[in-house]
Amino acid sequence: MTTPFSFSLTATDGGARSGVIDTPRGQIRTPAFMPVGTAATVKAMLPESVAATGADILLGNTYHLMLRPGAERVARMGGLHRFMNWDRPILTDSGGFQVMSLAGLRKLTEKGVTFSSHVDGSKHFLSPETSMQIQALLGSDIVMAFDECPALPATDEAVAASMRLSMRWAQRSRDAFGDRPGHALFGIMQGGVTPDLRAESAEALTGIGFDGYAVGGLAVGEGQEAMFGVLDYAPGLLPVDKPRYLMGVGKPDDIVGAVQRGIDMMDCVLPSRSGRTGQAWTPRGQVNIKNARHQDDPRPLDEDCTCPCCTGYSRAYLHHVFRAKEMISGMLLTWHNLHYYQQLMAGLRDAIAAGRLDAFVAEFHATRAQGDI
Ligand SMILES: CNc1nc2c(CC[C@H]3O[C@@H](OC)[C@@H]4OC(C)(C)O[C@@H]43)c3nc(N)[nH]c(=O)c3cc2[nH]1
Ligand SMILES: [Zn+2]
Repeated sequence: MTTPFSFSLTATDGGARSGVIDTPRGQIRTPAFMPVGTAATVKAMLPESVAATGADILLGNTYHLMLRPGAERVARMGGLHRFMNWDRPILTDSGGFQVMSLAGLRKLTEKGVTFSSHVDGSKHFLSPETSMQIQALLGSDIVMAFDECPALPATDEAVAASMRLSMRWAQRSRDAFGDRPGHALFGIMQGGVTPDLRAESAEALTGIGFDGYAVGGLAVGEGQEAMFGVLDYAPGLLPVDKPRYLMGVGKPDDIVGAVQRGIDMMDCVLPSRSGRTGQAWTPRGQVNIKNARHQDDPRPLDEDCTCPCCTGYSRAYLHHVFRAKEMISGMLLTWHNLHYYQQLMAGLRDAIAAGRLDAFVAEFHATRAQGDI
């Protein structure tokens, strides 16, 4: 008997919640940060290293994997978990967002999107039905509905039309997903930064019924103030007993603000992508390790960090291997950044459980204000 997918809230503190998502492949402690493993790998990390940072779940993607190596091939290899040697939960995005941001030559109709691959120019078609098929072939535990995320700036009419298309696609995603015990289907709220459209989207999704709800259409260049403006009311429009997933977020202070506003799950390429470029995230803010000031600095990135980068290496060494373009540079900084993000999530979870989130957030901002020493 597989564990059914379930979410239980353990504590609330203001608008914030802490909880646990139970899945057949293990528990996800919320608020959760999900490292991004776009092409079946969290870049520069072994799966066991990702697990060692404290990640309970990682992200995969329909768009990238359908193009290369192909969803059927992944299925023949035993599914994405086996293929990438990660036996914990995986959430896959549905592909629509990536088609609009990566693919060339696209044609969008009510039916779906035809596009040419950014890998080899081959022709492909994505729709709610094909996206559900691909995510089933991949075997992900949490499946995202197929949606359209409008590019900004967009007129209210364009945002409304796009949201309504996404709601029709949400119903088709639900119908095509069928009944898959132990697997979850999340709907994605759209509606830009317009309260009436966000409310219409929330009502449509709740009426269809999903195992979790994402707040989509944000972190697309609107800026933190506008994003928080939506998060001040949008999560509250969603069912209180289901996980709320804010897609594509974000910087540490975005994450803290989103958790304060009732978000339970987030994903972002930032810690891994910036790690590869020499940007380290610490409680005191960002450190660009390629800056000459680190050349003779024997101290670790962060004296209080227990990750392999900070317990084994000096800033001088990290500066050197980045300058020398050595592969270990991206490995160490990615590990540190993912470790720091998971430490931040653990701190948020503990603070909510102890009813001292405000104090935690005040300390978070005060430490960053000191800047890097
Ligand atoms: C960065 N800002 C941002 N990302 C968004 C995403 C994609 C999130 C996925 O895209 C990648 O991040 C760019 C990540 O790596 C994979 C594995 C592809 O999954 C993550 C969205 N996805 C869908 N379906 N709908 C949305 O409204 C939406 C909004 C977003 N805003
Ligand atoms: Zn560290």
